[in-house]
Formats: sequence, structure tokens, C-alpha cells
Amino acid sequence: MTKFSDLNLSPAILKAVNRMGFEEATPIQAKTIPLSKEGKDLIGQAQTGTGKTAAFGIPLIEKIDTKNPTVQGIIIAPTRELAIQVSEELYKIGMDSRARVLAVYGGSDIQRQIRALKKGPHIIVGTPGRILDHINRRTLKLNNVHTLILDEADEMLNMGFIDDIEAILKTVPDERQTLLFSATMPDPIRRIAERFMKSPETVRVQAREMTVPLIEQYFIKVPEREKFDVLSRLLDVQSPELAIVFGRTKRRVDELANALTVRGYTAEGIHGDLSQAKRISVLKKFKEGRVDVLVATDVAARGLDISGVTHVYNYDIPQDPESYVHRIGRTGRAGKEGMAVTFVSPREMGYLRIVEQTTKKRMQPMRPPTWDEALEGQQRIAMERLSEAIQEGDLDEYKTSAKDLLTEHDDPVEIIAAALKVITKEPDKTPVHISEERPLPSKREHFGGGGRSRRGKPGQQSYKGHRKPQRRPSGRRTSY
Ligand SMILES: Nc1ncnc2c1ncn2[C@@H]1O[C@H](COP(=O)(O)OP(=O)(O)OP(=O)(O)O)[C@@H](O)[C@H]1O
Ligand SMILES: [Mg+2]
Repeated sequence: MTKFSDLNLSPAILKAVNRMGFEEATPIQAKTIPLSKEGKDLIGQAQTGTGKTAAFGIPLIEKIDTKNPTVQGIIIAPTRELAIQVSEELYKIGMDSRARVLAVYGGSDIQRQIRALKKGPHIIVGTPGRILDHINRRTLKLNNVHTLILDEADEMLNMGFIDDIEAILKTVPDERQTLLFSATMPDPIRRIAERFMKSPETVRVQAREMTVPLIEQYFIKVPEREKFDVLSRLLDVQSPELAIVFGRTKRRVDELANALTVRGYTAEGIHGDLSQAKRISVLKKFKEGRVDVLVATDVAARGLDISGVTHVYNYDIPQDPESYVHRIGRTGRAGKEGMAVTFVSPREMGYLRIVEQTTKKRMQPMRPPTWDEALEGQQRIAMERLSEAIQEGDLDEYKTSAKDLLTEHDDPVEIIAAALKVITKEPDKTPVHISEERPLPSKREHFGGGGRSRRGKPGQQSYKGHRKPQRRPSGRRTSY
């Protein structure tokens, strides 16, 4: 175990890390912080939720000359929410060092960002499109940048983002340090990465499996038309504290969020077609527990760190193994336990096996819960709520009514049963409409193996399988 005090860090950083409640460095932090401080280019790969943000954030803050009001470090992330989150974590790490961190991302007022940029931030965290926008407007200059970091590096170097990344790189000095982090790093992407790094060192935290052992992984074989009932029952039986349901498309996310609401769950959807204000407010509600079920496209799959997420449901099996790793990694973070359940339609079983081959972890089969089991689950919750209320006390105002009931009805069991019935959310069978999604094509070559590469060169392993490059004219990705 490595203590932060063994890592030769400045007192200001130690103070900040201590305030954040970090006692020991995680393995990826212990391994990469010293190398990063030496100025080496690095590819850091470690499982989800193991502290990669601080692994690149701590040495970056150490290298900032706070007396120099120019941008010295730039971090690029694939989604706006992740850019915000990373900037917040860096702000905390850099608070005592007085490092100024600014997030720039699309969908928010650019004039306000321009004003903030004029105040001389030292570190910019942003999404590629908006960073480029500022570069082109000359409101962001990267000629003093000594450190460039790609968070979720494999995603950033994937077809949707690579052109933007290359354009940004052109404006950053060549003698920079380049750091790449992700939980996944497929070989073809690693080869692209090495093109713009200087003899990079790869740091992998040795783990037998690509996913975190703290996440129990299950799959349920279920035909498309039965998926929603199975999901409802699972939510009733497992009663997650916070759950994320991943769907394949935006339409599916909207329909699922609506259908869950109809059946009495507090659910909201998040995807790339919503306004940024809406995306932020949905996420905020979820973090505060005002929404129990977040339904999301892959826009929420990478990097988001929301404590209290106990369950991840893949309503649709993801299109590539990396997406699976990141999606389920929204639970089981920072030493906590989690559960992931993946729905697989019978025709898609081949995909499940390919995911397992990549993660080197088998998912256990799970039987869909029955209606009775769902009812039992809900009754258990009602009982827990009743017991909690008894423990909390403060029931005096109800005791007169209780006594009245006892005189009216002889059997106390009858009364308690009625109380339970009233507070139990019985499994709901209200019909809902979920449009059918076509199953993924059954050819296995379309998924992860063989075929044409992203750049069209034959012979390289294809990544992101059959998903067609959906480029906007600018070459940026067509949001999730
Ligand atoms: N040394 C530490 N001790 C305790 N908690 C830590 C430590 N380092 C980071 N954390 C916390 O662990 C959580 C996960 O960290 P982080 O988001 O950086 O993970 P990650 O490796 O980037 O995951 P992902 O691959 O999903 O992006 C955060 O809440 C973070 O504050
Ligand atoms: Mg991360």
C-alpha cells in the first residue's frame, strides 16, 4: 500500500488529498504519479472507478506554475458531463495550490466561457468540439501547454473524435507531455495513440479481469417483447438505491423513461438530444436521489462517478465489449459493491460470449423474477419502511388512531396486513409501449473481430464493430 506522503507531493496537494478523504493511493495512482512527475508520456489503464482522475490530476497540478496566468494543462474528455466532473475533481485537488481550472463544453453560453478564459485559467478541461471552437475564435491559446491528457483515451481516439483531437494537437507544443487514461485500450487504438506520443510507457494495473471483481455480473436471456416486464420486476425485487438502465438508442431511452414513470418508478432519461440544461438537471436529480432510475444512452457510460449507484441494467446488450466495461463500471466504484444485469435476446447470445472473452469474466445466468417474487420484494421494502418508522419513533400523533383501529378490529395481524398492503407498491402491469429494436446482426465478425479497420485498412481488428461512422460534416461525433 502506498501512502500519498510517500509520493513526494507538495504540502498543498497532500492537504487537499487528505481533505478529499483519500487515505492511500490506489494502485494506478501509486504507479503513474511518480512516472508522470518525471515527465514521461504514459498510457494508464486500470479498471473503472479506481481513481484515474486523481492519477493524472495530482501530477498535473504539481506542474502548474500558478504565477503564470496561461493555460499550461489541457484535459480532453468525450462528454460534457465528464468534462464538468473532471474539472470539479481537479478543482478540489488544486484548491490549496491555487490552480485555476476551467471547464469548456458545448451547449453552454460561449460568451461566459470567453470571459472566464480571460481570467487566466491554468488548466482547461473540455470536450473536443468546444475546445476547437475556442481555438478557432482565438479565445484559447495552447502555446504554453506542457501537459495534454486524454481521459477515456480510446474513446477520444475513436472515429468520432480523432479529427478534432488531431486539430487540437496541432496547436499544442511538440515538447509537451502526453498522458492517456482509460479502463480499456484496444490494440488498434493504442497504435494510433503511439503516433503522437514520445516513447510512451504503458502502465497497466495487473488484474486478471478487465472489470472490477466487486461487480456481480449476470445476464438474462429474454425476448425483446418481454424485456420491460422483466426490468420492472427486477427493480421490484432488487430495489436498487440508484440504478442506471442503458438503452441502445435515444428513442429507446425516452420510451423506457416514460414507461417506467407510468409504472410508478421515479425515472428520467439522459441522451445527447436533450438540452444541456436538461442533461445537467437530470443528472443532478439522480445524484441527489430525487430520481431513482437513470435511463441513459452511452453518453453516461464513460467516466461518470456517481456514488450510490448499486445496479446497472443493460436493457440492450452493448454493441462492443468496451462499452460493456464502461457501462457496468458506473457501479462498484472506489471499493463499493455493485450488480450488473445484461438483457440478451436469444439471437444476440454470440455477443455475450464476445464480451466475456474480452473481459475475461463470465456472467452468471439469472432467471427472470416472477410476479410473486416481485411482490415479495416490494412487501419486504414496505416492512423495512414500517420497521424504520417504529425505530425512529415520534409516533404519538398516530397512536390514538391506532388504538381506534384496534377496538374496531380484533385481529392486530389484520390491521398490520392492511397497513402493509397500503404502503406496498404492488408490481405494476400497466401496459406500456416500447418500440422493438432490431437485434444486432448475428454475424460474429461484425463484433470486435476481423473485418475492415476504422481507417479502412484491411487486416486490422475492427473496433466498434458494425456501427457505421456517423459523422457530422465537421467530422465530430454524432452525440450519443
Ligand atoms: N486514493 C483514493 N482513495 C479513495 N478514493 C479515491 C481515491 N482516488 C480516487 N478516489 C475516488 O474514487 C472514485 C472513482 O475515481 P475516478 O472517477 O477517478 O475513477 P476512474 O478510474 O477514472 O473510473 P472510470 O474508468 O469509470 O473513469 C471517485 O469518487 C474518487 O474521488
Ligand atoms: Mg475516469
